Parts: sequence; C-alpha cells; structure tokens
Amino acid sequence: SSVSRFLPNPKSLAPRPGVDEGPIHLVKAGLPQQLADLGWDVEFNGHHQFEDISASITSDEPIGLLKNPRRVSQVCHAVAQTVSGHAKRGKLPLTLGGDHSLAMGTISGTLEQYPDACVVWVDAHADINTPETTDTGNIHGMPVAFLLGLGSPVPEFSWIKPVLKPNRIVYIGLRDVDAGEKRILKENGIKAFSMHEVDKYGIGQVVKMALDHVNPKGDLPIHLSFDVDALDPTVAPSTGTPVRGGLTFREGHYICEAIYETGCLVALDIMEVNPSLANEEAVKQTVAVGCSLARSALGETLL
Ligand SMILES: N[C@@H](CCCCC(O)O)C(=O)O
Ligand SMILES: [Mn+2]
Ligand SMILES: [Mn+2]
Ligand SMILES: [Mn+2]
Repeated sequence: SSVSRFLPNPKSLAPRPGVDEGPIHLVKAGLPQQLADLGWDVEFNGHHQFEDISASITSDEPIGLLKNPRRVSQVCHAVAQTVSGHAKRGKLPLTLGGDHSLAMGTISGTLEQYPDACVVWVDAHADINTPETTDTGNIHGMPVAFLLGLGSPVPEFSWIKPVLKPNRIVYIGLRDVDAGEKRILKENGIKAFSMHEVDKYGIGQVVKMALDHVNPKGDLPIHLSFDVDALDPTVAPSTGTPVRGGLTFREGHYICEAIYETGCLVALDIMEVNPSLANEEAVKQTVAVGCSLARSALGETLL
C-alpha cells in the first residue's frame, strides 16, 4: 500500500551532535525512490526540523538528570500526532531517525491507531531506564520506560499514555544493558533475546521465538523499532553508541525480512544513523545499511 515517511530532525536530541542529520542522508541516498521501486506509494512528509518547538523553548534546563527534556518531549509529541495521522489514513509510517528517543512519539502514534500493536525493539540497548535508574540523563536510553509508564511521572511527558504492556514488547540484539535496566526487564517479565541467544539459537529461531512470544496468534499489528547500533559496528559504524559483538549484516536483514513476511507490519523506525561520527566511507556504509534495512522490512526479497 503506501508508506508515508517523515524525517524527525530534532536538533540537540542527542548528546552527540549529528544524529539529526541522519535522516536526510538516507533520503539523499535515494530511499524514497528505492521504496517506490518496490511498489510503495511513497508520500514524503518532509524533513522536520521542529524550529517552532525549538524557538518556543527558551531554556530547557535538565529535569533531574534528564537532558533537553522539554524539547525532546514536545518533538516526540508532534511525532506521535504525525504518525497517528498517517496510520489513521491507512499508511505505514516509516520514521527515519534521528535519536531513538523519538520512538516515544512513533510508538505512541502507532498505539493510538492500533492499541493492541506489539513492538519488536532491535537494539544493542534496552532503552528502558527510568528517571531514577538513568546514569546519563540521555532520553534515548529511556523511551521504553516512558511507553510502559515505569518510573516516577515527569509532568512534561504526561502526554504519553502507558498503553504499551510488558508482554507486547520483545527485544532482539541486546548486549549493553545497564544494571537498573536488567532489574526492570526481570521485574516486568519482559522477553529479551540478547546476542547470547542469537549465538545459541541462530537468528531464524530467535525471530520465531520472539514473534511467538509477542504475537502468538500472528494477529497483532507489529511496530518494528530498529536502532542501527543493534548491528555490529563493523556493519554500521556511524552511530552514537556503538557496541562490539552485534548482529551481522544478514542477521539484521533477516529480522526485517521475517517481520515483513508476517504481513503484520504497521510502522517502522530506522534510528540512530549519525553521519557525523565517522569518515566518509563509514558514513556511506551506515547510510546504505539503513536504506537496505528499510527496504527489507518493506518487502525487498533476495529472490
Ligand atoms: N543505557 C545507556 C545507553 C542508551 C543508548 C540509547 C540508544 O539505544 O538509543 C543510557 O541510558 O544512556
Ligand atoms: Mn541517540
Ligand atoms: Mn536505541
Ligand atoms: Mn542502541
């Protein structure tokens, strides 16, 4: 059917500059045409800079440890409304990031239209710190906690309704989880397939077990939120928080291909491509892998 894409490009979302430039690199690499060539009716929703939000926030003092809290919250709220609007019109929102904190917006938007949607979170990190457990105050390490309504409420984020339930999210690719996050995953019984399970069972079995857990009858809409740092840094070097021992190029693409095959995909995020962190060759490689992951999740097959 049709995929509508927009490029949240919130300045200063990430402590490391440059992730806001990721989306436009993916577009300039030709992703819209690549998706049109797959048969999608691509509606390019523009390269969002959210200047209005940035202009309206004169000072964005940390709240506790949280950095840029007002800007992040308001941008994510705008993203939620945009994603919800596209989904309501029967489109498949593809969000190119950009900081993974944006998933508070994209997944809120999906859940508004598909309250029973499940989430496949592909990442080296769990991104489930609460305001109490975060060590860095970087909100890209917290989106899942906000979506689940965990931790003490932060008024600036009160627009996020805790619609997501712990049994409706599953992780693949974890290998850098903070102590507090490990506790939270256990306490909430959240299913997570780390790189250990990927090694042990192979990616095919891991994706099967992950989907059997989170979408047992294969009847729930799926929101795939893919942080490119789930891939090994030799595969996706230009990203903000690289961690060794990640998914191979093929393992990353297998996840996307298998989720497309379910026919349940309703929303897709390709996040954390940061073109300012590596040499030109490494940036090109990371942008190219972001584009090919999106194509695989949207129907490109090998045969
Ligand atoms: N757990 C770390 C690293 C988070 C990495 C975020 C990325 O996955 O989007 C933190 O809380 O700062
Ligand atoms: Mn980030
Ligand atoms: Mn992430
Ligand atoms: Mn990550």
